[in-house]
Amino acid sequence: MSNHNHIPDRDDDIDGYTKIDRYNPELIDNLSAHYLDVLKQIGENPEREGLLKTPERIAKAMLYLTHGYDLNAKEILGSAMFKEDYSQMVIVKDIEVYSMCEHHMLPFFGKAHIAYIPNGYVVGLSKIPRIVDVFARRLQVQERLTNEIRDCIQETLNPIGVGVVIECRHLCMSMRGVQKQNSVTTTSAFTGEFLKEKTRTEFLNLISAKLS
Ligand SMILES: Nc1nc2c(ncn2[C@@H]2O[C@H](COP(=O)(O)OP(=O)(O)OP(=O)(O)O)[C@@H](O)[C@H]2O)c(=O)[nH]1
Ligand SMILES: [Zn+2]
Repeated sequence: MSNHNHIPDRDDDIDGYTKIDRYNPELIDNLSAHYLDVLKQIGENPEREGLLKTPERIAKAMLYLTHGYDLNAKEILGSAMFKEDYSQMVIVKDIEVYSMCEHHMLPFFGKAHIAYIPNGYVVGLSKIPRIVDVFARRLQVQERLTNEIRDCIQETLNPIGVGVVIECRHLCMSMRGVQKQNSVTTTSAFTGEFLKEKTRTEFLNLISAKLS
């Protein structure tokens, strides 16, 4: 498949970048067998009607939720770089993030705000949310997710600077464990010009500004 604009609407649907191997039937069968066992071990009856297809559904969902392992962020970003004489800050904000913490395999989710200052090249705007997904759709900690996005943009586009801010709620902190329902974790990572206070302040002001 080569339609890069296609958004998968099912777990086993393949977008233009995901390797078809990820959803191969043998892997789905293997994973399903493990999840069948998990259902038994947690005290469920996998034979009851509502659970008959559940092991396979979980297998497909997990493969989807971790499909970032099959994607190459630098390749995606590098596939849409355009020479352009624009030297102000470019910001893509409020990008939805869905990831899973590597400690509990529970979701964390929220928003990413990403900026860069071009150095002769701009990148196709959609590629920025795409690389967020490449790194988010795997087992993560929020700090590493933030740094990986920053490094990918810096190393591929070579801009004058990159700024990344991510704000997320972690289900492992709300539905279990410390059970704090409203805490939000903010992480940030910067390079180049964004290490200077003036640029960083402009970025932070622009991402907190509301569209009227
Ligand atoms: N730094 C960081 N920590 C995370 C992230 N996601 C989850 N954690 C934390 O990982 C830690 C794992 O700590 P442990 O003490 O080994 O695990 P636990 O016994 O389940 O801890 P509690 O969650 O406090 O019940 C917890 O403090 C989680 O809040 C993340 O993205 N970044
Ligand atoms: Zn966790």
